[in-house]
Amino acid sequence: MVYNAYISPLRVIPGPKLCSLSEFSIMIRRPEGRVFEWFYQLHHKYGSVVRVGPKFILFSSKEAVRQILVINDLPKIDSIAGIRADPEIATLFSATDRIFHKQRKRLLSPAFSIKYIASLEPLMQSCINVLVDRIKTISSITSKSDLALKFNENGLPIVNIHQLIQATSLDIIGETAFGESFNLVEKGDHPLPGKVFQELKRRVLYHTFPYMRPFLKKDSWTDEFIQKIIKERRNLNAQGKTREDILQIILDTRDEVTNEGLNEFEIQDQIMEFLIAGSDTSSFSINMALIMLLHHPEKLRKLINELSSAFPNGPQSLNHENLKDLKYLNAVINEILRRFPAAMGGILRQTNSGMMIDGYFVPKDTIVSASIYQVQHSKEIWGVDADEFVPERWIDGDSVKLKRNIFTFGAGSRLCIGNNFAMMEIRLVLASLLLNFEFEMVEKQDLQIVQFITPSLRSKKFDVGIRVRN
Ligand code: HEM
Repeated sequence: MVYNAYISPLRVIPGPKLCSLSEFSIMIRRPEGRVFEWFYQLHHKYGSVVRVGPKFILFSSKEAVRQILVINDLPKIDSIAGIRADPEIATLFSATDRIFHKQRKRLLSPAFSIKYIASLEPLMQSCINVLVDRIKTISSITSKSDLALKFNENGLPIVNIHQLIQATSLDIIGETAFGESFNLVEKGDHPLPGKVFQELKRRVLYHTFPYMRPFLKKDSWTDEFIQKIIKERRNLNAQGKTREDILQIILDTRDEVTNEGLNEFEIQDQIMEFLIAGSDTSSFSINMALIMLLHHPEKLRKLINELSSAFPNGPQSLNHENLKDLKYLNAVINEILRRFPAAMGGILRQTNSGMMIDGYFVPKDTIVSASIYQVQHSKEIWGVDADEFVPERWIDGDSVKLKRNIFTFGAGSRLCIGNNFAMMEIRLVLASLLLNFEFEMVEKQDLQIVQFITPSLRSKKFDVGIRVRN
């Protein structure tokens, strides 16, 4: 403690005094899911470099963020091993070893190439069609005798669109990665999301509080669920049949050099990782887009005009090939990704040698956080309206240049492998919803964001009045 507070080279970095002694201040804020908000306040108070733990520093200048993520391409923090299914066995997301990570990424990349992702469009569309049908069924109910439904002052049924979008993202990952939709939108009661959340929580507690380990028994439900899907696919393959999806690519993939594939445990673990990394992140972006558009009706109108002109034959003719180059749609999505990055609290790395970052000497094995939210809201970079929702900046400005200051999908060798997948999903879901339905805001809702690994609304709710668009 004395070393950390008075001798360590980090002692000269500004920050609350208590933070130089322990990470207690972070730990007590974790259960609320609002650590990121405290980090923002600290940057505001202490500037672009802040010490938040004895060996934990936040950096928010764009140069430091680029240095951490791209130029030095620093490794992930050692303690990430604690959230693996087996701390000894790494996955793509949790790998700390550079060579292992490179090999695994090379192995999985074919499942995420632009060409391959494009072939998943019919599978994504089938899940989105279920969503549209479900909302149409709800919106056709006009009788107030349906006690399960509430209606707004214009008589429109109110739906929790947040929950439906989250369910759709999970169904999409199920359909594309696992080979079968979980039918959450239709049924709403599949045990998988709850079991996955429970397992994640178990891993975090197991890692953070070693004395609780005897009480933190693993529930084998998710393992058995995924094993069953793999077994069924292998049986199908044995009959000479195959299915075009990510699971098939993961089963078939072979390392170019060693010709080895993944073993059963690795396949299972990797599929689980895609489920976690790929569902709440995309659905959060779609939800935030809807929330922002409903708060800015003139921008919503602009987007609907663009979509209606691009698809004069209505929503049935929607396709990604024609969607992907729509200027205003992309501007809206870019602006959402800028304003609401999934890694709200920053992207963590660990120094692998002593180095200078933003004018400070940072010793080996220090946790350094790239505060991407601050870069993406910097008034110097984005202007006085940095905190506003202004899709137009992506049309009026040089969007290629602006994108250099966006780190929502990470950067460097750890860039999100699912970014093309996510972009296609966000475009398709958003465009389908807007072309099929009209939404009316319900006033006075709790729209506070929380982050427990992935971000979401604290209330898990965004209620809207809904009507089919004519
Ligand atoms: C809007 C949606 C998404 C956002 C904002 C997002 C964000 C990110 C970020 C910031 C990272 C880097 C984390 C780090 O460097 O520590 C990352 C990595 C990753 N993401 Fe995504 N993600 C999204 C969607 C997806 C989807 C759809 C999938 C898979 C289907 C996915 C799978 C992964 C994986 C496997 C990694 C680890 C890559 C590596 O370490 O090489 N993500 N994501």
